[in-house]
Amino acid sequence: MAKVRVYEYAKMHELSSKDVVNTLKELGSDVTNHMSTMTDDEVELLNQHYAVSGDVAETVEEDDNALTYSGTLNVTELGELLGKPANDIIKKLMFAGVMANKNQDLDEDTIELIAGEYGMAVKKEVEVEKTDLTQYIEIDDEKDLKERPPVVTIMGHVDHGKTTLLDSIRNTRVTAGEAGGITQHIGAYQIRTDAGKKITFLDTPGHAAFTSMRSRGAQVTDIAILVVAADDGVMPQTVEAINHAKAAEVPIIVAVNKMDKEAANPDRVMQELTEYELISEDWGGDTIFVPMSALQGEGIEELLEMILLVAEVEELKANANRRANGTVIEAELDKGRGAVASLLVQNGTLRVGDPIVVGNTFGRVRAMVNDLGKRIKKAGPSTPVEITGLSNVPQAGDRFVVFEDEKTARQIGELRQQKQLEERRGEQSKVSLEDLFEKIKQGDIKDLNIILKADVQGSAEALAASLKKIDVEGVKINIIHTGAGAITESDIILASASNAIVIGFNVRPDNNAKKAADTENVDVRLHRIIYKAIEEIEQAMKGMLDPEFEEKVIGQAEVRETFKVSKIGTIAGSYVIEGKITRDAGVRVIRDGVVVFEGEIDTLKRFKDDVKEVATNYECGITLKNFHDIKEGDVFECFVMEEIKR
Ligand SMILES: Nc1nc2c(ncn2[C@@H]2O[C@H](COP(=O)(O)OP(=O)(O)OP(=O)(O)O)[C@@H](O)[C@H]2O)c(=O)[nH]1
Repeated sequence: MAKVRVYEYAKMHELSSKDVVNTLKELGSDVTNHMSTMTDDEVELLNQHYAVSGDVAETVEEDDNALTYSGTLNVTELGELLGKPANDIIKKLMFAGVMANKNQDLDEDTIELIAGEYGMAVKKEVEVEKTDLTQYIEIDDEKDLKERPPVVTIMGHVDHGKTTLLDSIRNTRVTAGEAGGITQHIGAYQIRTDAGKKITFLDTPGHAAFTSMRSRGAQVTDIAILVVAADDGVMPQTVEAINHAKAAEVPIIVAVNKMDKEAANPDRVMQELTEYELISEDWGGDTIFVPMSALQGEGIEELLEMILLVAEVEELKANANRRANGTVIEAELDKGRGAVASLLVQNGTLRVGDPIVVGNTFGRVRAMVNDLGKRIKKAGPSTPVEITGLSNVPQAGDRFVVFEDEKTARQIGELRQQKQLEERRGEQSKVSLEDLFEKIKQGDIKDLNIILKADVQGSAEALAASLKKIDVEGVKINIIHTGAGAITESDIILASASNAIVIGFNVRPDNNAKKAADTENVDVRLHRIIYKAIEEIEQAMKGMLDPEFEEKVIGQAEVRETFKVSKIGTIAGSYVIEGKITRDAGVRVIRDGVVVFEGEIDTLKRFKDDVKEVATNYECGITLKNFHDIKEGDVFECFVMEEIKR
C-alpha cells in the first residue's frame, strides 16, 4: 500500500485534516501535522475510528474537473482560484497546522489540501515553452521517410568562380525542358539532373550568408562545394570557408576550378588542402576533388554526380506527407506585395492557404512561386519557394512551421513576437571571459571555442599552439579559425554561430566587425603581447579573472602609550599581542569592541628603525594614515585581503 499523508486521508474521507491529526494524537501517534505520512497501522486505526474502510491508495483518482493553475500560488491567489476570501484560506491553513500570511506561496500538497477542504480539486498544469517552434514539429516515423534532394552551398575565395559556377549550373539545367522559364532570384534554385534527380543550390555564394543563417540556429546546407581556383590555390577565404563548413559539420566537395587556365596547378591545390584535412581520394583520403572549368562548363556533370553520391551517403530523407517546416532564405518588404519571404521547405509539403508561423511573424500562404517565377500550389522537401501573406518581414535563418489552423498560428506568432521583445530587453548571454568560469563550473561549457586573428599568420599559429596547451580540467580549447588581418564581420558571425570568443593579436576589428560584435554579443579580446593573451585565457578558465578577495586578520597590537608629535601626529607605543603587524596591512582601531577607524598604517618602527613587520610579544611604534585620535587601550587589528581560490 502506498504511504498516505494525513491530508490525503482526510480528503478521501471528507474529514478535516486538523481533526485527523488530533485523532491520531489521541490514538497515540506521533504525527505532527497534515503533511505527516502515516504508517499502515495508523491508517488502520483511523479506519476503525472513523468506521471507514478500504485501501485508501486505491481511492485516489484523477479528477478531470479539477481547477488548474500554473507556476506557484500564494494564499490570496489560491483564494481567487477557489472563489474564497483569503482570510478563510488562512483559517483553513491554521487548522491544518500551517501558519501563513496572504502573500505566502504554498506548496503543491498544501494547495491540494485546502482545495480538498472545500471539496474542490486543483491540478498544477505542466508549463511548456509555447513559443518554441521546434516542439510543434512532429517527429516522423522512419517508414514515412523518403529520399529528398540535397541542399548545396557554394563557398570559396573571392574571384575563384563561385558565381560563375552557380550560373553555369543553373543555365545548363534550369531552362532545359522548363519551357519559357525565366529564372527568378529567390535565394535558391533547384535543378534536375539527367538521371532525374533534383539538387537544390543556395544562391548566395560565400560563407558569410551560410554562417549567418547558422548563427540563427538554422542548418539548411547538406553539402558544401569549396571552389578553389587551380591557378591561385588556397587563399585566406578558402580557409575561412573550410572552417565554417567544418564548424557546421557539413561534408565538403572540392571543385578545382579554372582548369582551362594555363597556370592551373591542381596538384598544388590538393597539396595545400591536405593541411586542412581535405585529402583527395587519389591520395588515400576521402575528400572528393572535381577538376572543372565553370566558365566553359567543363566538369559540371561530374560535380553534380558527386553531389548526388555524397547525398546518398548522407541518407538525406524527409516525409512529404505532412505539414511543412523549414527555413527562411531571404525576406524583404515589397511595396506592392507586402512581406515576401523565400523559404526552403525542409520537411513536409507546403501548400497555398497553409496557416504558418515564420520566425516571429505569422500568416497564411497567399501566393507561392518557384525559382522559375511560376505560380505553384504546393512544394515538397528541399524545394525553395517564395511566398506572400505574412503579417511581417521575417529574417533569413528564421524557422517556419505550418499549423493546422490559423488561430493557433496567430496565437503562437503573437507570443513569439512578444517574447522577442522581452528577449531584446534582456539580451541573451553568449560566452565571455568574464563568466566563463561560472559556465565551466556549472557544466554549461566543455569547450572554449576561439577565433584567432593576428597581423601575420605565423603569430596566429604560434598563439594557437600555445593556447591549445593550456590545460585546465573540465574544459578544452578549440581553435575554430585562425587568420591574418583585421577582425571582420565574418569572424564575428562565425564566433556568434559557434559560441566562440575572438582574440585579436596586433589587429583590431574593423567598423562592421565592431558593430556586429555589439549586436551579437561576441566577446572580442585584443592583445599585443602573446603571453598576456595566453595568461588572460588561462586565468579566465581557472576563474581567476578579477579575483575575489576575502579579509584575513593577521595580528593584533594593543596601544600602551601615546605620544603626540607636532609634525607626525600621534605615535602609538604598542605591544603585539597576537600574530604579527605588517607595514602594508590594513588596520582597524577597536575601542571597547567598537571599530572607530579603518584605514592604513603609515609608519611602523622598532625603536628608531622602520620595519616591515613586528611579531608577537614585541613592542613597536605605529602611526596611522589620517587618524590621530588614538587612545591608550585601543587595539589595532591588522588584516590583509587574500584572494579566494575558486
Ligand atoms: N578562365 C576561367 N575563368 C573563370 C572560371 N570561373 C570563373 N572565372 C572568372 O573568374 C572571375 C571571377 O569569377 P566569379 O564567379 O565572379 O567569382 P566569385 O568567386 O563569385 O567572386 P566573388 O563573387 O567576388 O566572391 C570572373 O572573371 C570569371 O569569368 C573558369 O573556370 N575559368
